[in-house]
Amino acid sequence: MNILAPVRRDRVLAELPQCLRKEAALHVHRDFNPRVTCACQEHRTGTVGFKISKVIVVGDLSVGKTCLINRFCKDTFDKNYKATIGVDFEMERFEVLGVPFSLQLWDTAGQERFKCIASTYYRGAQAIIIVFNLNDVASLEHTKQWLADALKENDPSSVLLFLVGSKKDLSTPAQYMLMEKDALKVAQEMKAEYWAVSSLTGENVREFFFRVAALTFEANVLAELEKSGARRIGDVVRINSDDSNLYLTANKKKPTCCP
Ligand SMILES: Nc1nc2c(ncn2[C@@H]2O[C@H](COP(=O)(O)OP(=O)(O)OP(=O)(O)O)[C@@H](O)[C@H]2O)c(=O)[nH]1
Ligand SMILES: [Mg+2]
Repeated sequence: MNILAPVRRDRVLAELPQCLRKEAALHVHRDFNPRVTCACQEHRTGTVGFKISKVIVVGDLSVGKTCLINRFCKDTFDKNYKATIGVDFEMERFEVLGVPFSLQLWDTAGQERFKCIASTYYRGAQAIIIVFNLNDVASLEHTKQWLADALKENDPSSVLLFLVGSKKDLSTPAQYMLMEKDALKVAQEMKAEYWAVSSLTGENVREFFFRVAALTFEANVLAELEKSGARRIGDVVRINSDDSNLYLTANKKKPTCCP
């Protein structure tokens, strides 16, 4: 029984979504890593299509974490503030290069009194989204602490980081430019990819989550390829007592596009 909802047509990614600013991007390649494209074409993505990748969203109270997730997952916006108590999560299913891929988006509480509950859910994240309010410089300053706390529970070498400025609709272009300068600096220090969004207007929200899905997918496939080492992912080991060689790989075809 498939307990997961089918992939929506508007969650299909055939190309790599581009970064917002080249100065603070996880990478600036135009296309998916060729090894990843090739593995997808040859159905050699191992367990990636069955796995659910955990993404945690952290940041000060009221910066707009819940609104950001709700804009993307439900296409709704609530102008009234309702604090998240502890944590909440949403599932999003994508299809990337023909492979099903699921993200579990964990919306955590920014309020100090709920922080200890929320932090128990940080573990096992493949991506960390640190949100700040583009109109509140203190919330940008606090992002380093949010990152440090989240990294205590995760492997800094394998987790993908995103620094997201929220409520872009509330700043004038001049105010925005000033804030962006500081935010790009922080993102570079953190080795995070920078984004600026508005959940009220929807500006960049879809682009941002598509980029998170694409880069998390790419990292997952590369990790699978790495793990498989010499043995090719997707090959079936067949054991047949009649064969003199007990270990035969089912797919003997030479790769068509891999180097
Ligand atoms: N104008 C504007 N307001 C926003 C935007 N995003 C969120 N808000 C408002 O900011 C307030 C807080 O938003 P939430 O999404 O609940 O904030 P949060 O970060 O989840 O807060 P906690 O759960 O307490 O950590 C609400 O009143 C939202 O309507 C935005 O893009 N533009
Ligand atoms: Mg919230």
